[in-house]
Amino acid sequence: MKQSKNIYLIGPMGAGKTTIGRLLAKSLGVDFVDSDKQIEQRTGVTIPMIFEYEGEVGFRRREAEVLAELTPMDGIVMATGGGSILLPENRELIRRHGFVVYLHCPVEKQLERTHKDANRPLLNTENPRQKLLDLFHIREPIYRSLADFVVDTGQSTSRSAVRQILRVYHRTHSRPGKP
Ligand SMILES: Nc1ncnc2c1ncn2[C@@H]1O[C@H](COP(=O)(O)OP(=O)(O)O)[C@@H](O)[C@H]1O
Ligand SMILES: O=C(O)C1=C[C@@H](OP(=O)(O)O)[C@@H](O)[C@H](O)C1
Ligand SMILES: [Mg+2]
Repeated sequence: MKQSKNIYLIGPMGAGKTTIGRLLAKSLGVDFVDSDKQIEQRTGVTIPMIFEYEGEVGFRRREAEVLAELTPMDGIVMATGGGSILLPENRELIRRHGFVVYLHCPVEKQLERTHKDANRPLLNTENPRQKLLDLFHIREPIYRSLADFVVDTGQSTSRSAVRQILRVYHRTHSRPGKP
């Protein structure tokens, strides 16, 4: 049985990582960390501004720093950014230190949930649907390969997703940080 200190939520933009992560941490009574929020707090600027000034490469470097720095915290729930799994060092870290939940979500739902939000620079394009499809093809096999558990958030409410995660998590763990 894998004993993990942290819970990592992975999956594409709009799958609900931030929303479900916050609820899940509250249910467990542990700290919640949102990777994007951390980056914004540390830099004092928005995610789109980081993409504009440092490019995606700069953003990925900052994302990797946050993951590496916060992982030693015992027993947190972390909502990662959708592309955090692209760097091998992040994949290694997530696998080694966490119970990993992949929030799966169909592209149409992702679009519905993200279209009003200008805070995702990768979707600031003429054809966000095609962009999400392209990202899905590259990233979906990686999400699956890392996941201890998969939840389809396209069909379920945030609360139902949290219940499903807690059921599986409690079957295999005492609580985050307490092996
Ligand atoms: N079943 C659901 N699960 C998670 N989020 C949902 C759900 N239904 C609607 N949403 C909404 O989708 C939007 C995007 O969610 P967010 O948590 O920011 O996703 P992510 O962090 O994966 O990009 C939020 O406004 C959230 O309230
Ligand atoms: O998929 C991606 O590459 C990204 C997802 C975003 O986070 P969410 O998945 O929380 O939207 C954010 O990290 C950034 O805009 C890049
Ligand atoms: Mg998020």
